[in-house]
Amino acid sequence: MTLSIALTHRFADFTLDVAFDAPPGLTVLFGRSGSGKTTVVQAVAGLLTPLKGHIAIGEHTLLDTERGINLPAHRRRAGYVFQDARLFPHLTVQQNLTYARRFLRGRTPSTSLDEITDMLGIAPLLSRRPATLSGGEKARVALGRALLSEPDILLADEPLAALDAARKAEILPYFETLRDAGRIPILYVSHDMAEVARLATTLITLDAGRVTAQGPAADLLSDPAFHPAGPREAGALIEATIAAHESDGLTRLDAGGAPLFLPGLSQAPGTRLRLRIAAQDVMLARTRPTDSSALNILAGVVREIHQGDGPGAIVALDTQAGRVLARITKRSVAALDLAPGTACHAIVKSVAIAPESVAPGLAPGLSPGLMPTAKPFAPNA
Ligand SMILES: Nc1ncnc2c1ncn2[C@@H]1O[C@H](COP(=O)(O)OP(=O)(O)OP(=O)(O)O)[C@@H](O)[C@H]1O
Repeated sequence: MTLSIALTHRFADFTLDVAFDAPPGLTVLFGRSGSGKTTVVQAVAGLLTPLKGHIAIGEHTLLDTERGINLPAHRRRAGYVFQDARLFPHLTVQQNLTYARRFLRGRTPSTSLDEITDMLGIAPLLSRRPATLSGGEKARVALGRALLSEPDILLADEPLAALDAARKAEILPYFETLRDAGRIPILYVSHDMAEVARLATTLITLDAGRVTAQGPAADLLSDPAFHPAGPREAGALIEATIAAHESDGLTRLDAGGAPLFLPGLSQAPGTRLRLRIAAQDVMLARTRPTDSSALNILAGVVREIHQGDGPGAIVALDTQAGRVLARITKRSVAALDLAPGTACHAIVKSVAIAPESVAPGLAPGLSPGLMPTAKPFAPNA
């Protein structure tokens, strides 16, 4: 099912005017502080009534201001996960979780408490109170509570923003599992590009209350002119499969037939991965270097060059492994005489691809299915 949103709203100093679809999978709403992300999510949840708008999940209309339809929040079947977990402090974890069941309102649950607690690894916490939980544990309980209400859509408003990198890495796999189960659309607010690269199937960027870009995340991220968080954050996604773990500790990947070497990963050969290669970690050379320390050299053809306002440029190169972006200087563009159609090589150091840039590959077609148990995905150090 697709979540369709068209909204107009006004605060004293701010106007929101957006229209976009969140198809099955995980849609990230990305934008700087004050761009209107939370306002959109609150309107979907029914916590804010916009001046004008239409919101539907498939054929199920939640809001249609022209027709006078405005379902109250408790009838919208939206699971909501906030940045601060917002658990009831006086209830145990189990009581916090079972509280969510009251939102079923007579519907027969399709997932059991055991399934959800197993999936999120929170069964050992059931008798604890929120004050005794770590931030990551609280986040998992909050996610479990949202899922136990059997929502038609999951709304996550910067659910990891309060967590440190280690706790984030602990929670991300659960969102990946939910995304790949494909049961419900997930609308996920973030202003962190690494999170976008790992999680998003669809990306919507907001600026000053307007949609500035929308589309499949992999397509937008491979566009050299698209870097809403600045050129330092540009980087394309490529799909690869683990081919072998080699005796010197490196893992060899197969990326569209091209070999890629990374510091040892823990997953078995055959595992599909989604890698983000940061544009600033890619060098370009017209001839294939034979005496360079970098292990990853991808032959390709320049597709597009985006000249920035400053001295930098982002070059999009189509390689056998997929689209790669390189952030280089305009001076280097001129020195190498680069133009669309020029053959050249992308050079990427193995160690430049950070563990947090390596994620499990997307499930094919994001087909609906039972929620598999999440296996936290931890590349070796
Ligand atoms: N109740 C309100 N009354 C007046 N202005 C508001 C209200 N709620 C939000 N705003 C304004 O609307 C704009 C968008 O706010 P919103 O919280 O949606 O942004 P955001 O993108 O989620 O930001 P952040 O990333 O900081 O959470 C901001 O300028 C904010 O000050």
